[in-house]
Amino acid sequence: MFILIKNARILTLDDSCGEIQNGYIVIDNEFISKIGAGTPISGNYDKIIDAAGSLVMPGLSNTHTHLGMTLLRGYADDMILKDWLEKEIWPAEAELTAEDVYWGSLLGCLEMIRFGTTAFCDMYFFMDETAKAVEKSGIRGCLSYGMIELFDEERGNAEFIKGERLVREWQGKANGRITTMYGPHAPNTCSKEFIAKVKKAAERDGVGVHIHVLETEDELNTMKKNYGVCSVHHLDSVGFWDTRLPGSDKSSLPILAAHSVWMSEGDIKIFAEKGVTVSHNPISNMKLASGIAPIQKMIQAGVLVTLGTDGCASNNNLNMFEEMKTAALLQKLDTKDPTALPAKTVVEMATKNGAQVIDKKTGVLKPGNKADLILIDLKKANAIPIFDIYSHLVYSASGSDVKTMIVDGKILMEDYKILVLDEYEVMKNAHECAQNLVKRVKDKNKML
Ligand SMILES: O=c1[nH]cnc2c1ncn2[C@@H]1O[C@H](CO)[C@@H](O)[C@H]1O
Ligand SMILES: [Zn+2]
Repeated sequence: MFILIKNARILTLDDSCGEIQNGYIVIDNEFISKIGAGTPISGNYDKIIDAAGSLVMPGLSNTHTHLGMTLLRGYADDMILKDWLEKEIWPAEAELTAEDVYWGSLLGCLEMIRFGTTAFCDMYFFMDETAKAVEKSGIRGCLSYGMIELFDEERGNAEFIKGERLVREWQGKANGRITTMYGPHAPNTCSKEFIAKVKKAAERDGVGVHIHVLETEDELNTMKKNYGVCSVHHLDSVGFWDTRLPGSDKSSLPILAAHSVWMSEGDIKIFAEKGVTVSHNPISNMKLASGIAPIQKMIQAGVLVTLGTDGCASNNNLNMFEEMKTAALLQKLDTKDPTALPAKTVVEMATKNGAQVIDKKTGVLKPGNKADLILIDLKKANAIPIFDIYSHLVYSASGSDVKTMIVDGKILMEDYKILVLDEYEVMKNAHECAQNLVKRVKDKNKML
């Protein structure tokens, strides 16, 4: 497809170009071939999108999700993380089927398209199903199988094989829209020996690693009690944060640390030195009362910080606009400094920073990059007036202002109409799967 977007206000996120008040973008198959001010010379376009009254910007990147969990939206609220996981979520997940994860993932993809998220990093089970959902929905996904070893070598071996198989079967599929990572669940659910083995496999296969780190104070205390050091230092002792291709620069293989709430100055220094990327999940951290991640300090220390929603059971949606606003407000309140985490920084976290761990050719609109972009409706009451576009995006815009989405040069939603999925079918099947799942869990509980 050869697409022209014209009459657009463009936020490129490219430092050398910035904002274009009235311009155009030419898309040639999956790539952006031209961006400029004014009107382009005519061409043989298959499709012309008139973007008058809209903002064109890179799509958002959600760097920490558990998409199959979308079916558990609102399943167990208002609990502390340990009880929430052990008493409610894990027993429900034990009843999940591949079909559940397929429809849950597709529902998640649908919601992300509606709310402007073009790419995400996921960690879950039945990942073939999530991969199929990504393939079908047209968005970009960096997938990992969540390996929960529980300090049991036999279980660890079986989990490792599943993690490895996902990487081998799906890396680079769907024209490169699907990439993979290894996903050891967390330092308090996987042994350091297991994580060291994962590091080696990631280096061998040339893929990154996605892991939960220091999400709760309970994790910090347990690690200190069991090993005398926190999770970051514990894994540093096996060189985990230094996972990279031999001879290449420190960020050659992304290590994606979700949450990273209970970080000390020393931990932050390790992340900065080793090039670890943080996925900040403020809403999940607030909802589970896990704590407030020291994002301002991490950014000042040079850590690459991205944004994620976490799963739908702890958020309870996949709306990155809510995540952006919450991230900004929470840092200001925590540091008692309203200049902390300004709007532009937050938009960068949700776009170009996230793109660094998913696909470096996305996240910024410029020729040669992939055409992953969204159109935001500015003909809305909440968009008048706009003095600063970053301020609008973080503090006033909402996910439902996203009207059009293009990923990999393909139009997934146009003028609020989803083109790639039968929206009604996805919602109906996901709803049925959720109802049946809850019924199975209830029946099982009765038998116990
Ligand atoms: O916030 C969280 N902290 C820890 N684990 C989580 C969180 N959200 C979801 N999971 C769990 O991580 C596994 C992924 O494969 C799943 O068991 C999921 O329920
Ligand atoms: Zn998580």
